[in-house]
Amino acid sequence: MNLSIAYLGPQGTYSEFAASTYARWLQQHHQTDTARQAYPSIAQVLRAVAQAEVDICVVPVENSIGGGVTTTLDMLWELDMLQIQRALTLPIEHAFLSQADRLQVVSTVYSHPQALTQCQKWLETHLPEVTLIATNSTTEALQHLDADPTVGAISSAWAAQIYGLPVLAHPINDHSDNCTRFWVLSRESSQSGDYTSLAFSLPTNDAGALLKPLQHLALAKINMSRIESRPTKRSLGDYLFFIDIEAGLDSPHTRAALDAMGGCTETLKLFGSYTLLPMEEVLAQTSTPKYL
Ligand SMILES: O=C(O)C(=O)Cc1ccccc1
Repeated sequence: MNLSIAYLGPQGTYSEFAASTYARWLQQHHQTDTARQAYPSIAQVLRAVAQAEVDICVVPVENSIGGGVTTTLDMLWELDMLQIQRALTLPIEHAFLSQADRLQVVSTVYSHPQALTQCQKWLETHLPEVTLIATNSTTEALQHLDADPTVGAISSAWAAQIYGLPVLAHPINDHSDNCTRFWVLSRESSQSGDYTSLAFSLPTNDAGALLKPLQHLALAKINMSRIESRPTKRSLGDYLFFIDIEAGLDSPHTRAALDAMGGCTETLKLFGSYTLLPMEEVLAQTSTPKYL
């Protein structure tokens, strides 16, 4: 069987590293061959799966410093048909790449907004005057770095190798324990696993409106491991709530709690149940760096 996997490109992104880690795990545990396909934005990666151009995708969803990857959450709600098959967490170390001979000559820095956030203090300390430019991925600007020594980019040491670019500083993330969680998504229904992710909108915006659906989880003694709000984009102050619970959809107990939740939400979307890929084991078996 040959499975096509979409990821955020171009070559050398953290998403590509996550996708290739997952591909290797599939080969080792399920003898499944894979073919990877890069797309220029997270939105296009997710659409490629929804429109059946590819079988699955691997996308970033949350970072320990920068929080939720908003495009992933917004698109998941919008597309309405993608299901989470697995989650994997990667430790991430950022590097500063440039052809400049010293930091003082750099005037512009490119990177993905998540990477700019994760290195905010380092940038304020070492490059306080620079213009920061957000890109679709940490590697989008790398091919242009050769031409201009006044520009730099935040990417991985792995990407520096791929593009043959000098690393001026590494690691530069503000917190050493910097991790990003990725989801493997497909169109296939996923009903079993240790975690379930879902999102809902509320029918009213009044006192206790959020408490009502959450109370059903508390009553069922189901632990919530994440909650995050995103604007509904209908009106200011109107939110969607994305939550992860530590329970699988294949349990009647979980189903009953979610059915009760459905009674006090406007729209409730289930994104599936899944387990975490055992990353210690997976990364130990590879020759690729533990830290990127
Ligand atoms: O741009 C990348 O390399 C990505 O894969 C997105 C991202 C950016 C920063 C941290 C983790 C993932």
